[in-house]
Amino acid sequence: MTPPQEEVVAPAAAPKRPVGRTASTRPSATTSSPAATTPQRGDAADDGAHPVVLSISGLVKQFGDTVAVDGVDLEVRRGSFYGIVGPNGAGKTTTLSMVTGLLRPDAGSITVQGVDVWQDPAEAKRAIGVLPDRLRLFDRLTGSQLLYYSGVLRGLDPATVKSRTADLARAFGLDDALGRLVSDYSAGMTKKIALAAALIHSPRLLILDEPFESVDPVSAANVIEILQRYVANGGTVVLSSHGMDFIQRVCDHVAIIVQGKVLAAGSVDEVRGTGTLEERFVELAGGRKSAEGMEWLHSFSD
Ligand SMILES: Nc1ncnc2c1ncn2[C@@H]1O[C@H](COP(=O)(O)OP(=O)(O)OP(=O)(O)O)[C@@H](O)[C@H]1O
Repeated sequence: MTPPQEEVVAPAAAPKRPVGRTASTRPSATTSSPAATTPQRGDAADDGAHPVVLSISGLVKQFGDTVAVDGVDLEVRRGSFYGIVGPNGAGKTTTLSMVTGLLRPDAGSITVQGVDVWQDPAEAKRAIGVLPDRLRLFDRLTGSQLLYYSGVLRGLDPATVKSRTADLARAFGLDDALGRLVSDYSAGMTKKIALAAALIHSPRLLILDEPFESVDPVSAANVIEILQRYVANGGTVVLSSHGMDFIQRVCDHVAIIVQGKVLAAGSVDEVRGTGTLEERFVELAGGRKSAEGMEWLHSFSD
């Protein structure tokens, strides 16, 4: 992917209010392809216990001749663990970059808790914690300095930042690394410190682009448990991933994006139907490619 073009930093944190987990997220009722046969849940749009936290409508983004995002509609309700999947180049990162205010859409609208991300970015971003795909961190800071900066920038007082930093470092297994420069971290450690920075202000909505890439299985399990508890207490997670097993196991809702369009969206069970999510994904993404014509690879250069 290509790095986002525009960046804005949110100034303050939203208070956390514990609310029970829902199974009633209603993603886009209309999808932008004939392949969108997935039934949608019929829960009311004004479900008071689980209001819509994120609403995406008619989102479009084009880069030259490439239509990266082609009319995406999605709704995510409070307490959802929402997975976004799609083949390489499908438009996931472009969509999430527009949702988080990092990339300006060509058309469409995005609201977070009813606030338009592009009309009132500062207000919308108070509610969002972001793990961007291409990490742009201040990596000449130590881990501890980065978390301090992230927390104070979000309006937390230093004592709160200090205590949350200790909690996050313990949870992510970064205690021993906090005093080292982030530029010296491994890929997985960098991902984890960036995730910690996204969490520190206890946002209402977490947008995580491929959060488990390069993260070891034990750390991933810890992070998943943290996210599950966050969701169980009223937080909302939207993440992109290529891990179908993970999405099927952990997420309650999923959208499959192919060539910039949502081809299926709904609860994981609705989308996968009678097969696995991976089978549904392969079906919608156009099936496997043939390895024929690659015989030269077995000729070996020596
Ligand atoms: N800044 C940019 N300039 C030109 N083309 C871009 C830019 N950003 C993304 N694209 C193109 O838009 C399309 C969607 O890219 P995007 O990064 O959103 O896909 P993705 O679903 O996140 O892919 P992956 O799973 O590989 O990360 C691709 O064709 C990509 O080349």
